[in-house]
Amino acid sequence: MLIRLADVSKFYGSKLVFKKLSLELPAGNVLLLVGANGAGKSTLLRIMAGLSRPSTGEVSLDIGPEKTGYVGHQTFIYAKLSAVENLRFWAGLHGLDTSEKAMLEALDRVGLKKAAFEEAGSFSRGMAQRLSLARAFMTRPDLLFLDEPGTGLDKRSTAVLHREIEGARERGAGVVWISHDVSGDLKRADLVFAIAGKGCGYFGPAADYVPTGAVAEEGA
Ligand SMILES: Nc1ncnc2c1ncn2[C@@H]1O[C@H](COP(=O)(O)OP(=O)(O)OP(=O)(O)O)[C@@H](O)[C@H]1O
Repeated sequence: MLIRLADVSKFYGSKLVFKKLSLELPAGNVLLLVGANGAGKSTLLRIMAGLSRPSTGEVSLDIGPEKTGYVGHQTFIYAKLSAVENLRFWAGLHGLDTSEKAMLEALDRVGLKKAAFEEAGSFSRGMAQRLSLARAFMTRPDLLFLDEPGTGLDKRSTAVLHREIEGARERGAGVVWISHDVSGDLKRADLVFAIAGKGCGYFGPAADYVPTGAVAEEGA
């Protein structure tokens, strides 16, 4: 198992988001995290990624936190640095090859080679998102957390994203993924965890998951 959650609950103040969620993710599996708007998907992902604490319950990782990667709504890109400089900074932090060739290869994989030397602050949302993805994938994490990484991506970049997710799975990494296109991405997942009614609505094989189609706001 890469990660294990046991009876994880989360309150914001006195507001309960979800209670007693338990799951396990084996290596080489892509898990789709689903639920209605406001069900707590991003909150759960942040707890799994160690960015937020559960109110009660346990999260255990079987790998070092440095072996995980996270792509969230904020891109954490340095606006004054070029795409190459952004990646080089990240690569340096992780002890990776910082040569220009390596940076250009990473940017080429997400279709950003032409913009390699432009200031990242001038990038469109989709370009910034692709730079974030290049950064997350370049460390080859064993466990990757993705919060709607496809938002703002064009068709070609979406294909790149799907290829990278598949590549991560093939090398035995785990992926926990909140997708904005659940019905389209079910076929790319091995497992589904659904948050429903502030609890677990489903946890099992993606092939057996029946989407509810519910988009109603949870609770409030
Ligand atoms: N930092 C916070 N402080 C207080 N309440 C929060 C905080 N973050 C999220 N919430 C609330 O917790 C609930 C769950 O939010 P979360 O973003 O995790 O849901 P989600 O399923 O990812 O939603 P969406 O599909 O809309 O992105 C929502 O009611 C949200 O308003």
